[in-house]
Amino acid sequence: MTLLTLSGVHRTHGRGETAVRALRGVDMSVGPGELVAVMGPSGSGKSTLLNIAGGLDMPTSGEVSVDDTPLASLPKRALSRLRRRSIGYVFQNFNLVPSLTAIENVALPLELDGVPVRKARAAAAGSLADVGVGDLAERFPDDMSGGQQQRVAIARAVVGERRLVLADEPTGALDSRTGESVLRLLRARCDSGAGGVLVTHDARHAAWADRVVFLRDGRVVDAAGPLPSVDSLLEGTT
Ligand SMILES: Nc1ncnc2c1ncn2[C@@H]1O[C@H](COP(=O)(O)OP(=O)(O)OP(=O)(O)O)[C@@H](O)[C@H]1O
Repeated sequence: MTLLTLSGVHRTHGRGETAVRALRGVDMSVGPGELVAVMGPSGSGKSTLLNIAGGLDMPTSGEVSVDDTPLASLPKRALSRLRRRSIGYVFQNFNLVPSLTAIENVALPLELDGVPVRKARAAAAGSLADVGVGDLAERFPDDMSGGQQQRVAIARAVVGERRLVLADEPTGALDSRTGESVLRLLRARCDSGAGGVLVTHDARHAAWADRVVFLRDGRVVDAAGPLPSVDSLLEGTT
C-alpha cells in the first residue's frame, strides 16, 4: 500500500504568455513509515507539489492517489472528506484558529467530519498528550510559544485516522532547537506508521528523512537516500 503516489504530474499555473510550468512530470510515492524530504531552489515547485499531494490543487495532467484512491476520480464532497480524514497539514505559521483552545483546534477536523464532540475531544486529548502538550489543552494559541503551537498543529495533523502528513517548512518560524524537536516528532509519527512529506530548505532538516527528492524547474533532478546526519559528518563516520 502507498499513502501517496504522484505519476507524471504536470502543473501549469496561468495561461498563454504568462503561464508558468511549475511541475513537469513528477513521479513520487510515500509509503507507511516513510518520511520524504523535498528540497530545491525557490520557485522549483515544492509548494505546488505539496498542494497537489494534499488535493488542495489539481494537476494539469498526471495522476495523484492518496490511500490508493485517485483524487481525480472523486466528486468534490468525497475529495473534501478524504482530505479531512486522511491528510494532515503542518505549515510554517502554524495556522491554528486563534479563537479556539488547543484541544478545540485539534478536535476541529474530527468534528467537521461528524464525529461526536465528546469522542472528538477524547481523541484530541490523546493526540496532544502524544506530542507532549497534553497540559496545554485549554490554552489559546496566543498564550503559547511558537514551538508549543507547532506541536498542537502536529497533533491536529495526525488526529484520528490521518496517516499522510504534509509539512511545508514547519520549522521556519522556530529557533533551531525547537525546530529540531518538531522534526523529531514528525519522525516519530512516521516511525509509528504515518507517511510524511517535508518541504525544507535546510539539509540538516532533510537528514531526518528516509529519502530526499530534489526539484529543479519543476522536475525531480535527483532522488537520494537519507542525507548523512550532521553528527556523522562531523565524526567522519559516513
Ligand atoms: N498560483 C500561482 N499562479 C501563478 N504562478 C504560480 C502560482 N503558484 C506558484 N506559481 C509559480 O510556480 C513556480 C513554482 O512555485 P512554488 O511556490 O511551487 O515553488 P517553491 O519551490 O515552493 O518556492 P519557494 O521555495 O520560494 O516557496 C514559481 O515560478 C511560482 O512563481
